[in-house]
Amino acid sequence: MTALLELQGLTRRFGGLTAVDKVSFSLNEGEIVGLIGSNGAGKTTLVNLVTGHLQPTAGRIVFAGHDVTGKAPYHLARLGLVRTFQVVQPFMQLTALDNVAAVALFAGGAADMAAARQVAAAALERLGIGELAHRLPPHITLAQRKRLELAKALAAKPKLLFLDEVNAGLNSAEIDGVLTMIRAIAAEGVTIVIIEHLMKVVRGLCRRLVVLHQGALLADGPTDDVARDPAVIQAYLGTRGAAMLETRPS
Ligand SMILES: Nc1ncnc2c1ncn2[C@@H]1O[C@H](COP(=O)(O)OP(=O)(O)OP(=O)(O)O)[C@@H](O)[C@H]1O
Repeated sequence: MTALLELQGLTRRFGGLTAVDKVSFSLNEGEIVGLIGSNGAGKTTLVNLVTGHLQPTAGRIVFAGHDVTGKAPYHLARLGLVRTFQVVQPFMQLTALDNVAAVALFAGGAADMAAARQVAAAALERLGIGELAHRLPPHITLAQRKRLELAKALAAKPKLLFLDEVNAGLNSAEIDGVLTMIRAIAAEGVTIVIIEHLMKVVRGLCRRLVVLHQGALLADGPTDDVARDPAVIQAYLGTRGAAMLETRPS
């Protein structure tokens, strides 16, 4: 099977700091993969590189068989490589509908604004926030804004979607709602990479985990195996935490 995405030795340095260090892995169509790692591990930088928001210092990104290294975000979005942002930043002066329509127009291939608004209305309905279409973002709750962010991602017609901490700041019921939406998006054949700190979310969604530690790939494999990997536990909790886990009575 040809990989949908292939990263080859992807590297990004900021001055003396190597934020992403020779990372190589591939994603197959239809996977839901968790990208995890402690704070500062390089997750967001990796997503920024793959989606064109940062230029790599070295390495190659191959998407659907094409070398897309260094391409601009709008170019990649049109190919179907789409992301959400950790801090959601809608256009505050545009209604929810027009926030989504703007994406449909510029990234989703909609022919004109009328067509873009149709796509946007369908995406809002799909995410269960159809009634918010004419509301401005300042009058929308955080949980609804997260759904708005997912609606924008859908309007770009993604093939591969990176979700950057879409559950941050949500309560348990709101998280369950977002998880249902993510499963529904995946069921339509969209490949998903989810950056997430909550193990409940990762375990509930992902069969495969990719772990970064200090910029480098630490582990890549089935979720249960990776979650039990002592090196992963140590990277998350530090030596003392890992030792405590090892000595805990079973
Ligand atoms: N624009 C930048 N300039 C300088 N250093 C940066 C820049 N962006 C990220 N870094 C550094 O690169 C490293 C990786 O950061 P990154 O945000 O990718 O980690 P992360 O795994 O997403 O962390 P978190 O879980 O806290 O969001 C960190 O040490 C960070 O301080």
